[in-house]
Amino acid sequence: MEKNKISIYISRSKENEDLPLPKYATEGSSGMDVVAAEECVLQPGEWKAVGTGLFMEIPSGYECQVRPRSGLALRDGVTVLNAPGTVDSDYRGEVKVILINHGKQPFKISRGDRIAQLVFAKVEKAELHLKEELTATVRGSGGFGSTGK
Ligand SMILES: O=c1ccn([C@H]2C[C@H](O)[C@@H](COP(=O)(O)OP(=O)(O)OP(=O)(O)O)O2)c(=O)[nH]1
Ligand SMILES: [Mg+2]
Repeated sequence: MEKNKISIYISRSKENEDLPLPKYATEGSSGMDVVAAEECVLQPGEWKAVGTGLFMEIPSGYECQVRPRSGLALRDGVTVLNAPGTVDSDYRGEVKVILINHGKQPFKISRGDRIAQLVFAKVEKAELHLKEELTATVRGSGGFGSTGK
């Protein structure tokens, strides 16, 4: 266990023991690249939840964000449909990556391909309090481009 690092317990089934575990590509990487545990082809416009073969035990107060890899997005138009995907700390099912092909060509995913990155992050919990009148601000209800281009 390293200092300044949270411990995440993971498990995987026997048939996926050959796959590399998610890892940081460089020392300064925010996300661990995660690989596909299955093979598939995404036709243009098609999306699919691609299995990673991984199950996680994330400490309470943390989450895992499933984020796209920019290389796939730029080169192939393939991204994470629900980015950033959320893996809750109490989820014990298989972590999946919902990939969509926005490109013009079919996109082949092979087992072991790095398809997304996992970013572990602290989560703040909030408590809601109903209130009749909210404080006034200069912005008020202006939004969605109200300040110009
Ligand atoms: O990219 C993702 C998003 C979600 N999940 C898993 C873990 C997460 O804890 C669970 C539920 O995800 P989310 O809350 O985003 O989906 P939901 O549609 O609200 O489903 P639920 O009603 O199960 O919470 O699905 C993934 O494996 N990958
Ligand atoms: Mg949910």
